[in-house]
Amino acid sequence: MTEVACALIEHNGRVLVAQRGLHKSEGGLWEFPGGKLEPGESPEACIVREIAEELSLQISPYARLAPAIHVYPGKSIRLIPLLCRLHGGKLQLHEHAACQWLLPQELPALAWCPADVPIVEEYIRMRHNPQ
Ligand SMILES: Nc1nc2c([nH]c(=O)n2[C@@H]2O[C@H](COP(=O)(O)OP(=O)(O)OP(=O)(O)O)[C@@H](O)[C@H]2O)c(=O)[nH]1
Repeated sequence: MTEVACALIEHNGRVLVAQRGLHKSEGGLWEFPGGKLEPGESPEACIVREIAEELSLQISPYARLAPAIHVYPGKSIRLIPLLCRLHGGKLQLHEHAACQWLLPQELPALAWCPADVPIVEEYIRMRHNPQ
């Protein structure tokens, strides 16, 4: 099982979503940006590293949502979502085809990577019913 961390980066009530590069696996589908954990790496350390590499943004993760396990043809992933604050940087796309800042209610309209669907649902529930 491949462990993957993904970032829900929030800013001004919106969350950052990114479109996978067209020639990658799940190419053209939307995801929360992130990537695979390196050996011995925590999800928190992984997501800070990946978001700096992929988007030139500085973030700090502060909470985890429920992980989603998904079986793709030929691979299984455990996707670990992390809520993150944005601290700085100038957004640059080093790997993705596109990105956008969306309101929670705008998220369901996207063509998501299948593994992300339960995460999107949990996030929308959480933001509609804040503690
Ligand atoms: N970063 C990220 N990956 C996701 C999400 N949802 C999802 O199914 N994945 C999958 O998790 C894996 C993460 O891989 P990656 O982004 O680090 O690297 P990659 O494209 O080279 O992966 P690959 O070798 O499977 O093609 C991919 O198979 C990707 O499709 C998500 O929201 N964020």
